[in-house]
Amino acid sequence: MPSFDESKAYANQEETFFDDGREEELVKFITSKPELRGSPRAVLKGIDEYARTKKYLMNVGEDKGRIVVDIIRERKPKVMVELGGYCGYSTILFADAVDGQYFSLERSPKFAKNIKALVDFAGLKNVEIIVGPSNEGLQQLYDRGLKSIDMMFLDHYKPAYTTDLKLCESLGMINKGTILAADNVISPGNPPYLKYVRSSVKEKRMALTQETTDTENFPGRSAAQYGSIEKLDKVKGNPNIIYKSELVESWEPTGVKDGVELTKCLGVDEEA
Ligand SMILES: C[S@@+](CC[C@H](N)C(=O)[O-])C[C@H]1O[C@@H](n2cnc3c(N)ncnc32)[C@H](O)[C@@H]1O
Repeated sequence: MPSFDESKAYANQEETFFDDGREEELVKFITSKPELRGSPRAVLKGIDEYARTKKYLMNVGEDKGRIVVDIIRERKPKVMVELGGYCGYSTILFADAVDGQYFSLERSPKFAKNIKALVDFAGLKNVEIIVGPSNEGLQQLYDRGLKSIDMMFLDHYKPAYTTDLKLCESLGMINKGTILAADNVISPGNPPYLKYVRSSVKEKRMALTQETTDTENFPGRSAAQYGSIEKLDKVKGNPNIIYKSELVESWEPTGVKDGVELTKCLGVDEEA
């Protein structure tokens, strides 16, 4: 793994690190610079500048972002879904690389408004923002006709990574060739998700016979990060889906070690 370039480091995270007005301040900071209009790359540079020189932002950042962009360039998804859009950093970075439709699912209406402002300012036309909890957004996309997802970026409520993936599996949206990219699997970490995508079909069938809760044993404050512990649907998923999964180590934009878990669906075990 290349070493972290300290000159690019975001400001420290601190105790309160989002939803204190900084997101709206960011939108003003960017949209007051007419020279950035119409350029996704320039808008991203502007967001990075804000997070370095003013206040920390919980963006995927340049280093982990590059890992996902490289996969987009290689796999060329026609439909990509993101869970957790925040201010639109990952939305702008990835939608600009996707030659197709990009759906950004964001629970907070306030944050969704900011995503829209920055996506529009960057001039991107292939983005649709879906406001509400991710499980409802995924169901809505399915009901509207999206039966298969080519690529999905998971970067929202940490315990919901597993339940949302299982929901997509149950709806048949995960198919041979689907790629999942999950952020923050080292910092703060997501042991249940890693266990799930790294399990064999046999292990997943076995696990279905045991009772587990996806909000248990989460590192740090991550299960309560967005105010309260969310009630998650109990979805069985499809244990017969075969995954190949690997961790790509990298850095948070603050320089803290993190990684992206890249998972590819190889197909379904028809022996079930
Ligand atoms: C870490 S931030 C996403 C950062 C963004 N992907 C980026 O790199 O620019 C997580 C976002 O997920 C949203 N979120 C949390 N729980 C959610 C849920 N259940 N459904 C949809 N969005 C959720 C939060 O409001 C927050 O904006």
